[in-house]
Order: sequence, then C-alpha cells, then structure tokens
Amino acid sequence: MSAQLEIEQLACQRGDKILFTDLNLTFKSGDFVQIEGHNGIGKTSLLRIIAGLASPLRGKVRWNSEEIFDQRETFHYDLLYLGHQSGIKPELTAWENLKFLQRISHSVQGDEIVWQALEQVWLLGREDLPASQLSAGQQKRIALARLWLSQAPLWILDEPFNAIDKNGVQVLTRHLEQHTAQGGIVILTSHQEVPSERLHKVRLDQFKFLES
Ligand SMILES: Nc1ncnc2c1ncn2[C@@H]1O[C@H](COP(=O)(O)OP(=O)(O)OP(=O)(O)O)[C@@H](O)[C@H]1O
Repeated sequence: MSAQLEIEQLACQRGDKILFTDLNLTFKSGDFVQIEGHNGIGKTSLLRIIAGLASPLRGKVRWNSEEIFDQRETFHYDLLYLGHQSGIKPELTAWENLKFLQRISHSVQGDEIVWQALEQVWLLGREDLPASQLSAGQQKRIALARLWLSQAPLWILDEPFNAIDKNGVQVLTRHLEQHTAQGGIVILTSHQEVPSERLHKVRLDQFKFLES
C-alpha cells in the first residue's frame, strides 16, 4: 500500500477570522503525525478540511495526486475520520453499533472481527448493554473499535484519546503505530502526550494568519 495526501497553499476562515494561510504539507504512507497548537488555532478545522467535510478558503487537498472533491467516492472509501462526536447510537449496544457500522461501510468482514475489536477496546462482557448505559470512556471505546474494523489507509482522528485511560492510550497508540508501519497514514490531534517515538509533530502556529 503506497498513498499520499498533499495539502497545497491551504487557507482556512471560520466566521470572519482567517485562521491559517499558505499551509503546504505532504503526508505519505507510514506517516504518524500530530497536528499541534493552542486551543482555537484551527486543528479541528484543518482536519475537517482534509477529510473533505469543510471547504477551505483557498488551496487544494489531493489524495494520490487527484483533488479529493474530484474523487469523493474513492476518497471516502480510503478514509476513516473520527471526529469529536463519537458517532455512535446510544440506543444500540456496542455490538449493534459495530455491526451497523460494518453494514453501512459494505464491509465483507464477518462477526469474528467485531469480537476481536470489542476485545481490543475492553468491551467484551459489556457488548449487550445499550451504549447510553456505558461510561463516557466506554462509549468512546466503541467509536475507537472502528480502528480495528477499518481497512481504510488514511485515518484522521480528532482527539482520539479523550476520555481514554492510560492503558487505553497505550493500546491505541500501538495500534496506530502498527497501521502506519503497514503503510497507512495517521493524522491526529491530541491534548495529551502520545507515547510514540514514531510520531512526528506539526505546529499549526507557524501557519497562523498575521493581520497587517
Ligand atoms: N461554526 C463556527 N463559526 C465561526 N467560528 C468558528 C466555528 N467553529 C469554530 N470556530 C472558530 O474557529 C477557531 C478554530 O476552531 P477549531 O475548533 O478548529 O480549533 P482547535 O485548534 O481544534 O481548538 P481546540 O484545541 O480547542 O479543540 C476558533 O477560534 C473557533 O472559535
């Protein structure tokens, strides 16, 4: 698997404020990257733009040399985006949530992989409870279990460690390292330290728009 995400001359505006300009970055197979910067600098806005969920003020995002908006279907097939919202349905159990996600992504994988994912995120034994009866951390783990089901090469993760305990952070980090070692790309934000020597950090402050 060899893949590349290119950001060219990207600028972002939220409300009447320009957050960053002239952002040029390239992410390649094997890259494990954290977007850093203080609250409100525009990390979530950047992730949403490169996931194709928001439009930039200027600039382009290319996936394997082609603009993402010109190949929506392919790009969304190759992308797993986990945002601030967990995206899980509170009335469904962990098991039902994951089966539902498998179904809507037209996955050909069977039940076995769902059991394995539940085991990795320590939800075995709790798979039959409605998500609404689980703790915030356990609900987040249902969302994170998608990382064990996904076959997409590009993972864009906004604060994946929120509400996750120290052990969970370790397990998840090892999984992200494994994904990148196998040729995937991980781009994430995190307010807590990511325990990985593989991780490369990009500071968004250096692209901050300075009003003249
Ligand atoms: N819907 C919106 N309309 C106008 N401005 C917005 C909107 N959403 C966010 N903003 C502004 O855009 C800026 C960047 O927000 P963003 O969520 O991208 O920052 P962030 O770096 O991810 O912050 P944090 O570290 O707090 O998660 C903030 O100043 C915020 O107030």
